[in-house]
Amino acid sequence: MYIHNLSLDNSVLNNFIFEIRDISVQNDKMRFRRNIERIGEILSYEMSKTLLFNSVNAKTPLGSSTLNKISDDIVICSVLRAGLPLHNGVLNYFDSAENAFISAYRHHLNDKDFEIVVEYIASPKLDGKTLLLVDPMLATGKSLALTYEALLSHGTPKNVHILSVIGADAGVNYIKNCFPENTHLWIATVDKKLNDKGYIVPGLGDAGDLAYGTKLRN
Ligand SMILES: O=P(O)(O)OC[C@H]1O[C@H](OP(=O)(O)OP(=O)(O)O)[C@H](O)[C@@H]1O
Ligand SMILES: O=c1cc[nH]c(=O)[nH]1
Ligand SMILES: [Mg+2]
Repeated sequence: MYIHNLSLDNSVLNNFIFEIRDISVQNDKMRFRRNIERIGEILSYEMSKTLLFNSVNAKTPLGSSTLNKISDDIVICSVLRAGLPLHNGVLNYFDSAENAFISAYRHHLNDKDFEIVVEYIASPKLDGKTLLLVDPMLATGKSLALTYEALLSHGTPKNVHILSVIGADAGVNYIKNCFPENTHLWIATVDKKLNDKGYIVPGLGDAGDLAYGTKLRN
């Protein structure tokens, strides 16, 4: 797996990461969703440099210009529900992409232990396409691993790019063995720790709750 940790270089991305983490800003839900969306746009831009391009001719009112346009067939698949604002950001840049949605939630067995339940998939055929798997939080890595496994029932993509916002070292290491070797991970930043409830530390808290409000525990 190729890992691209975008915060290793300073850029405006750092400002958006500050705002989604900091408790003085992150509780403004509209701003939180928009910041996740903006990060999706930045991840998309960086990822787009590795796509396939072919040469096309653009006719301007004054002449013509030969340039390269993306030729990959892109499917954006987000993991419900926290993946939705990130999905919007990615879709802002790949306007003609197909879209897929998959659900994954933590079913709690007791205070500490949980299993991931994947219940809902709405996806086009994936054979030969470039799959962008989109989820802002990569904690234990189990949601991403299980959603990818479930998506394979809809075909085998040519390439997989995972787009995420905050990861934990453990989750990044875990997913390395669950995806094809040529998979790329584009991630805004990676933290060192997970707590005993599987939350990223320092992380940001619960991305789904910050974007959409609290939900009853499953
Ligand atoms: O790497 P993992 O340990 O699997 O955790 C990451 C998952 O947790 C979050 O979803 P959550 O289960 O909170 O659901 P939600 O989007 O409904 O809040 C997040 O969006 C990931 O899907
Ligand atoms: O830290 C975490 C882990 C899982 N899901 C979140 O929203 N945050
Ligand atoms: Mg959540």
